[in-house]
Amino acid sequence: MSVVRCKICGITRLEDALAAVAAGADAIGLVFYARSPRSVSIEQARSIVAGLPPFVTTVGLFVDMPQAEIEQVLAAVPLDLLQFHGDESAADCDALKRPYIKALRVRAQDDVTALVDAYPDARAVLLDTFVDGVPGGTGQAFDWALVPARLGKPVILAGGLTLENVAAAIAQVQPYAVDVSGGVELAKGIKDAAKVKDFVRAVRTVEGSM
Ligand SMILES: O=C(O)c1ccccc1NCC(=O)[C@H](O)[C@H](O)COP(=O)(O)O
Repeated sequence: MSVVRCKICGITRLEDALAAVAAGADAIGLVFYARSPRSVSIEQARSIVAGLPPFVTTVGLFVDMPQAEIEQVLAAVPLDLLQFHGDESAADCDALKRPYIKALRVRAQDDVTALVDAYPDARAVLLDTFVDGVPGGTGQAFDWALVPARLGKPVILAGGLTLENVAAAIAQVQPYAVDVSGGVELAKGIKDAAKVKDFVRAVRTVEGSM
């Protein structure tokens, strides 16, 4: 079994980003969505990214943000990947000409393969829980049995992951990576360094046992 990567999402403070890196996280997520309690300003994001050591992937999250506004963020903040959480079409995502992840919120009635196939140029898909009116960061898990075994693209599993359930999630879905936000927080946007450390260790432990 290959290494399962780990992204800590919804970072709003440099100290939390550094705690994630120290714990062994591969990536951090910055939410550029004003209605989120985890939203960061361009200035905040710039100072977090500037404080990171090398070899940490920085991911910017957007929800139906106009292209010109995303370009403004990109001009100021060096992001490695974009993550689209809204109703962006493949053409919308491709228009930025940057590597991107498409977040797909899964419902029981969805054909997940068809959802994924609609984004042929996405570097990966992030499968998250569908909650009406909430584009992400719900803290709720979905039925992992809905994820087909082969999707032809790296799968990042998200939605309600915690120290307690992440090993089972990896065993069942065998994702490329896992993504967590609420499960490692003290309060929305404020990460708990001990929970982050334990979560990343749990991901690494399950890899080692398989
Ligand atoms: O975190 C938010 O508030 C948010 C708002 C709008 C779009 C995406 C958002 N977060 C995405 C994530 O943090 C994660 O990628 C994912 O949704 C998992 O979150 P959680 O269930 O809290 O672990």
